[in-house]
Amino acid sequence: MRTAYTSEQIRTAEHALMATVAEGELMRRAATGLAVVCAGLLPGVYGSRVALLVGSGDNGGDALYAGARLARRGARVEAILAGSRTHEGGLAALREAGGRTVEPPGHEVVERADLIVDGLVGIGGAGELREPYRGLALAAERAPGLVVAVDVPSGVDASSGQVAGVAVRAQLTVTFGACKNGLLIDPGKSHCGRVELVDIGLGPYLPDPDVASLTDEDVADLLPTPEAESDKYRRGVIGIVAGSDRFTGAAVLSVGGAVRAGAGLVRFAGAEAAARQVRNSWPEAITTVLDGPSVAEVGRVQAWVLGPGMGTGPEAEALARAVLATDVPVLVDADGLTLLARDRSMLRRSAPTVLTPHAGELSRLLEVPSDRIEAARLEHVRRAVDELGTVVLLKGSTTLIAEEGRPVRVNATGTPWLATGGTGDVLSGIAGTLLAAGLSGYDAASAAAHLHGLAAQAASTGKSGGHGPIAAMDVAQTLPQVIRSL
Ligand SMILES: NC(=O)C1=CN([C@@H]2O[C@H](COP(=O)(O)OP(=O)(O)OC[C@H]3O[C@@H](n4cnc5c(N)ncnc54)[C@H](O)[C@@H]3O)[C@@H](O)[C@H]2O)[C@@H](O)CC1
Ligand SMILES: [K+]
Repeated sequence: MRTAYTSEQIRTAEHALMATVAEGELMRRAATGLAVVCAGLLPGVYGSRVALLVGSGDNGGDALYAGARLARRGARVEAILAGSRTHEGGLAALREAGGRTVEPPGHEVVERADLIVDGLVGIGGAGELREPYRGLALAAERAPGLVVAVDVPSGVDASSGQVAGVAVRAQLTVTFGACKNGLLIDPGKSHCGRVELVDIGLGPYLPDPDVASLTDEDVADLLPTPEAESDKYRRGVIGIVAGSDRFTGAAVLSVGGAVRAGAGLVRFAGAEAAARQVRNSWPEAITTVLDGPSVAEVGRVQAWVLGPGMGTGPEAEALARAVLATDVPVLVDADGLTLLARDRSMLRRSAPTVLTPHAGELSRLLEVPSDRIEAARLEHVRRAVDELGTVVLLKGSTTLIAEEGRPVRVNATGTPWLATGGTGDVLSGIAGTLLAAGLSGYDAASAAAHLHGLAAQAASTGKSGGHGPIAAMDVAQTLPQVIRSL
């Protein structure tokens, strides 16, 4: 499990650790780690040009001490002192090592640097970057040199990943003590480049994480493996209500996700045209053509998937009510979410419910514009859990999975090639399968997102390591291979 924390949590842990070590020791550890990483990025330290963007706080102090180390190894280090004040110890160390200081704006220094070290703000940053920081962040983005962010790219909110205005775009972020939420969640994540963690001894002082991310090993541990005495019922029977006479593809893809994720049995229920397509594509599934708003004739299932392509008319609504009235876990996706947005009282039920919206669907459920959700994903996935009382998986550039009282899980797998029609339907089938197998909604949703992303990565990667387009069905078809190699 990878873990991440808010700025507040990091500060509290740092205070506790600081009380046990000599003054300045933590900054020494941080700056040493930073200097080692920076040196490793340069073809040679001696003679290389390094620009330090130095803010008024300790983030600037880290940059100055690291710059002093590089200067002692022969780098030509120039520090742009952008803050109203400057870390005194760091400044003295840099000067003593032969580094030069420059008054802002200093853009020409940024322009000619091989390496730009962003020490404007770290976990103490709040709100939009002010001048001259903002201009320096933009100059760094235009400049040809490599950009290394100290602790957090300046302008990225460390606790949430939100970016108000401009933020530094780094190729590498060197973070201290523990990972911050903002390095894992977009838009912040997309500003970080690669993230390297420098250990400063914070581990024993860290609380329960605010955010966590499953690894392959975690997911392998969560996945059920059939035993000798398992039959299809024990492995999990999933019911899928999806598709319509007009839309049949979503049904085929959702069933495909379930079949290929290892469901013991898939029972599909829907309109005639959708059932026919499902039978043609997946003879493994048992199909029932529904002629009314009841799922009683479908047979026992251990979990339902409700929604992909089912439509939003009165018949679909009645069917959604029938599925949600059952006493087994239900995963609601796509059209099912649109129906729920019209009448949230359908969520009052005894068994667990998992919702899998993208920002647009969540926007209808919460009545918040979807661009605000995209900009503040962590805040809104939590709000959704609060207001709706379910497990919520918010899809998007970073998929988040939230449940009351647990760390928000950030999905760490996937590829931009996954942003294509029908992949969400496949995800619903995978997550529903894991729900039917007995995983909690939180675990089922997070493990499904992980597998879905891995399958997409594998499907889009060629033998020579290049990447290319995928179709949703490729994701489903690649699942067994991905599960085998976990
Ligand atoms: N506390 C510790 O024990 C350690 C802290 N370390 C470093 O210290 C950093 C935190 O230092 P600080 O608490 O001094 O805070 P920061 O250096 O992150 O930033 C605070 C300063 O930035 C200014 N500022 C905040 N938002 C701004 C904005 N939007 N535009 C312009 N200026 C803005 C504030 O007025 C304040 O002067 C960490 O990120 C890390 O780099 C490391 O040295 C490791 C040890
Ligand atoms: K920074």
